[in-house]
Amino acid sequence: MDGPTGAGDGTVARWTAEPPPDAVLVRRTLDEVAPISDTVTSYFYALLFVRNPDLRALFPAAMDVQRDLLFASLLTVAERLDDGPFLTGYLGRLGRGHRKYGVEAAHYPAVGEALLGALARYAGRVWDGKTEAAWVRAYTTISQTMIDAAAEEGRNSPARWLAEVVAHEPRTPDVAVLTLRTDAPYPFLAGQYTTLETPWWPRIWRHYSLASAPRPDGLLTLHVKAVPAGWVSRALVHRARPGDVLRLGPPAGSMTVDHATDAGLLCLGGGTGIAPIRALVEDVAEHGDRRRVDVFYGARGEPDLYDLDALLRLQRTFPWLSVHPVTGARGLPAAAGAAGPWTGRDAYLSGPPGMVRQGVGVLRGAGVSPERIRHDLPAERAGAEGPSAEVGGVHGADALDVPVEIVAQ
Ligand SMILES: NC(=O)C1=CN([C@@H]2O[C@H](COP(=O)(O)OP(=O)(O)OC[C@H]3O[C@@H](n4cnc5c(N)ncnc54)[C@H](O)[C@@H]3O)[C@@H](O)[C@H]2O)C=CC1
Repeated sequence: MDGPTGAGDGTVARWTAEPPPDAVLVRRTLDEVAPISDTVTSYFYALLFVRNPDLRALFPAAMDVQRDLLFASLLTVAERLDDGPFLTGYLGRLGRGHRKYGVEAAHYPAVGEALLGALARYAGRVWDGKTEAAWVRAYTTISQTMIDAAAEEGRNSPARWLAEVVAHEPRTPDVAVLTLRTDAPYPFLAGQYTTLETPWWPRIWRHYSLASAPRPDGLLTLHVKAVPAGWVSRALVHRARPGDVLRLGPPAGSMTVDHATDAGLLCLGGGTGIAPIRALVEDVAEHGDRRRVDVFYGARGEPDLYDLDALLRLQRTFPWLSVHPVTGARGLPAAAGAAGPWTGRDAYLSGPPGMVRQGVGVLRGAGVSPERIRHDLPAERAGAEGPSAEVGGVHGADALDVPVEIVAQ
């Protein structure tokens, strides 16, 4: 088969020709090493650090998650090696994301050499001159795309910001609200998230949503829940105090309000997932819009609805806002669906992955168009068929975001 196919019903045609040889060779190498990916990535890092000891300081002390991310990211890129627009977008985001780690253009050749060294050793059965040449070309494209995107962003934006904790407010035994003051203006849109590193866990970065719209005083707010094995979240909730200084990467995420439409908003926030929803509500208020906004706020029990008072205050101020608290372990999507239909709304979901996954299905059943549903999980974790307006992820591991970005807590 050597041409595009289409269902003849307006669906997008897919090119089913054989992919170019480089993509075939790269995928074949990865198929060969997939069963021993742990061994290959360990060897890769060993080579990298033995040959370039100075690079070790860019990576976290514990490398276990890092190993999985590296291989997952290679697979993702290899799968789409013949999809230029995807690679440009994805790798560009990745290159920009690396700036905060202190990664520089000069580091990329060393990584490429270690990668090829590890593949040559463990993909021996399929490794030959042509395969090596294909990998050199692929890695050159990958690294140059990342380097270019980082350089372009570097012309206008710092790689990272220092953020002093100016208030630390415990809201439940596990949840704290932190207010931060950055050393330079932090340009973000309501609904976006930041990536942060604490002084207690160097080089461990986590994502947190910004819990208020941009404020005239420039302060930022985060909602953090301490989870049992969460080093960073436990430190932020139980240890951080005013005066402590964190580091932030640039804002990211596309779960933002579309001000070009006057469609109403339907928002589902589960647990600390309410943080970006609160920012979206403030954003609508600041634009003076009169769009209907319904917020379904779910938590396990009433004491866990730690931000309800603030939302109810907003509801008293703004007649277009309705806040619907929902308690119980899993009831949030069903409660929102039962209050539908929600035809014509822009929907926003934020919270545990299971809630988002279930919520997407429920909202589609309640009349929300799939392209109007935005959430903070990568498409593969959302598990929804069909498109979602949000790509990339807030609180999921981003397979391509190396050195390390893992589940926020
Ligand atoms: N801190 C932040 O800035 C943000 C956090 N998040 C994510 O939000 C989550 C918050 O966790 P917790 O506060 O412990 O929430 P949680 O586990 O207590 O759940 C909150 C509510 O969501 C619903 N829910 C949970 N799991 C569900 C499921 N499988 N099916 C249907 N409904 C379900 C329930 O109504 C539940 O009461 C974390 O996964 C976090 O990564 C998301 C965005 C921002």
